[in-house]
Amino acid sequence: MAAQKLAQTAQTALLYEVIVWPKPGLVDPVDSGSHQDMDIFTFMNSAVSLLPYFQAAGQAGQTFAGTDLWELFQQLRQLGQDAEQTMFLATNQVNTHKGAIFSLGIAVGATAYYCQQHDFSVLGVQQVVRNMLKGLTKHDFNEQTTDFSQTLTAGQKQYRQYGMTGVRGEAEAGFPSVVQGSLPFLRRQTGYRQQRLLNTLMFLAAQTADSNLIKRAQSVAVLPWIKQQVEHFFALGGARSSAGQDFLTDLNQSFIQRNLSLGGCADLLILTIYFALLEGSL
Ligand SMILES: CC(C)(COP(=O)(O)OP(=O)(O)OC[C@H]1O[C@@H](n2cnc3c(N)ncnc32)[C@H](O)[C@@H]1O)[C@@H](O)C(=O)NCCC(=O)NCCS
Ligand SMILES: Nc1ncnc2c1ncn2[C@@H]1O[C@H](COP(=O)(O)OP(=O)(O)OP(=O)(O)O)[C@@H](O)[C@H]1O
Repeated sequence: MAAQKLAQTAQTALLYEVIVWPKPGLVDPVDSGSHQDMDIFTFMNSAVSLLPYFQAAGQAGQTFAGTDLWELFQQLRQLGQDAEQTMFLATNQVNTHKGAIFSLGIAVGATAYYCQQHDFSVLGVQQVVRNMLKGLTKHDFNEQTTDFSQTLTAGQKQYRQYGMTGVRGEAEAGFPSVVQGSLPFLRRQTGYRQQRLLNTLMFLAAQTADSNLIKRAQSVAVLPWIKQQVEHFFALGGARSSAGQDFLTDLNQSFIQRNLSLGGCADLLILTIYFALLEGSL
């Protein structure tokens, strides 16, 4: 599949995700959730700035001719680090899409590589991601090579404290929360796209050890709590019911009061949208 088409699909996924409302704690068109330093316009600036990055990630995958896919990942990671700078320039130094740059860049690169020889298939792309990222968590969390005198990121801290592998573990496993989880879930949803995507976000919230949520809650006890909230939401009928909509509006307020957010789940929703658009199920 052409790099241009993959890049446009990735960018569309960023824009679809941010327009979904009401998302607990996250930026949406109505409020900035628990993020005072950004709003929907910041996200639009960020999404617009990232198109050349996704094109470059697609081109890297489309032209990669080596045998060791770890080398392709090294290329993608360098492009991703440059894209982070592009994002910070576009957003006045606010982190809007750091996790999405990483996860979606990998997905675009892997899709383009897979489509050198095959028609698009989500499971085929997942296998490429797994082959490409073998050993990623071991590599990144290596005690010998990590400089612990530097400030640690939330992901690094949580690995040391709880052994949780966060976005790296999810990526290395080929994004199973999406490919075996939220994507099949989204395919089964009915109703407006807003409702289907809100339900999918909440599905992800119950499944994910989101390092952004844990960091802000300062405790892993937030994970069983959010799972209960999700169960309650679906028991009320989910986003297609007015009780479910009211529940989400209240949950957004309680997220804002506690300064909680679901940044990692938002990224996984973006990835779900990307695959759904490519396979034509959204
Ligand atoms: C791996 C990335 C995302 C950086 O991770 P970092 O440790 O800085 O952040 P952290 O782990 O706290 O999370 C980053 C983001 O991932 C997303 N996220 C959180 N949890 C999850 C999850 N379970 N699944 C998917 N995404 C998640 C969120 O958006 C979060 O903000 C990426 O930015 C990167 O590779 N940066 C360069 C780092 C680098 O070069 N390392 C070299 C080491 S040798
Ligand atoms: N609508 C949204 N879509 C995607 N991500 C969102 C949205 N709203 C908020 N975020 C996420 O919130 C995160 C920023 O939250 P926060 O300021 O807590 O993180 P940070 O300290 O900059 O970095 P880290 O995520 O590494 O902890 C970003 O990763 C951003 O992805």
